[in-house]
Amino acid sequence: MASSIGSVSGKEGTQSTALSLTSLAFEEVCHQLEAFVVGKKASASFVCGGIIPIDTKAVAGPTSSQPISVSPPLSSIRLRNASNVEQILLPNFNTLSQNSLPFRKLSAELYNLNVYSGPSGHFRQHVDTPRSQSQIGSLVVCLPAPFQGGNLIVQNEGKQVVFDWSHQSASAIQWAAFYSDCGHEIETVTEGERITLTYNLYVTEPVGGSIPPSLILDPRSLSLHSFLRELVMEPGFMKNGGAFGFYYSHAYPHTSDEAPMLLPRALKGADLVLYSVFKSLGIYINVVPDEYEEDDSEQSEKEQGASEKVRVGDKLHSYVATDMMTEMGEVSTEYQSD
Ligand SMILES: O=C(O)CCC(=O)C(=O)O
Ligand SMILES: [Fe+2]
Repeated sequence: MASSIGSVSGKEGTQSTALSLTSLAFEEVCHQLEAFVVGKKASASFVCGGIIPIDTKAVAGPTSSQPISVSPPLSSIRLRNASNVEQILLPNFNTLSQNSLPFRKLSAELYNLNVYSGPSGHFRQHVDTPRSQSQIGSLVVCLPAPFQGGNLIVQNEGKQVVFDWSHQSASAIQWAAFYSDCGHEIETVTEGERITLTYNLYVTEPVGGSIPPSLILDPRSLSLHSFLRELVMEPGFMKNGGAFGFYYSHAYPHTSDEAPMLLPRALKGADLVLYSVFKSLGIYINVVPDEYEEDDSEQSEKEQGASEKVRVGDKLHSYVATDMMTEMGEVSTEYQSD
């Protein structure tokens, strides 16, 4: 898990803004900022999925001695869907000259073959264990075999997406990909066999080639960008410098000292939006782990469900200098307009 610190030094703005920030209390600014962040999150995707009809003529009949084959073969399914999954789960943001976020690609590694059989096969709500710091999600590919029930339900921060693959289970390959910190479950398979392959999705840096421009988003097109730009241009805004701190919206498997270096490339959804916007504005941003301390008190156990023990979210908190900030010295990068 992580939090990020964006730090700005004061600079007299040259442009008048409709929003008179000097008259706003800092708290109010935080509220507005929070609304933008939450707004982004509302549209941020945490899951995607699709369907690949199979060529039924290519499936061998019951009398054939040929092994059953599907078209297209599984290896190409992975490739054909990789760019869709990448765009949704791993968008690349152009952070211009401030870019320290390398362009990223997804790679998938086969992890498991699962068979859930009727009348009672199911998998209770769980979160997949990340296998490495670069794992950002899971991909589930449902193979063609008839079954009833067995919905896959993926959840993230109170939202859920249901994949009902039963209707086309005999005639299509269906898939879903989601971030690693999403809870998910498989409802009871009432009939037939539900067969899936699960892949771990990792972030990699492309070797050689570059990402096509169409796959790169410009953070300057986001409303958060113009809001923040006006904010930092306002004369007198944080004249003596200062810092914004955000808890991240997703959980990340990072606790090591290398987290500030490794974390940016694994950022997801709203966290990535925030990071890219700060970056593109030339605001110093530091990503640091927010170490979770377990509270064993009975009171706390009663009040918190197991899934709520981890502090992840969009709440704004007062700024507290951490050891890491102290070690790094005072950080202040002057804001530069473009
Ligand atoms: O089969 C599925 O739909 C998902 C399986 C799963 O969640 C897992 O293997 O962790
Ligand atoms: Fe799972």
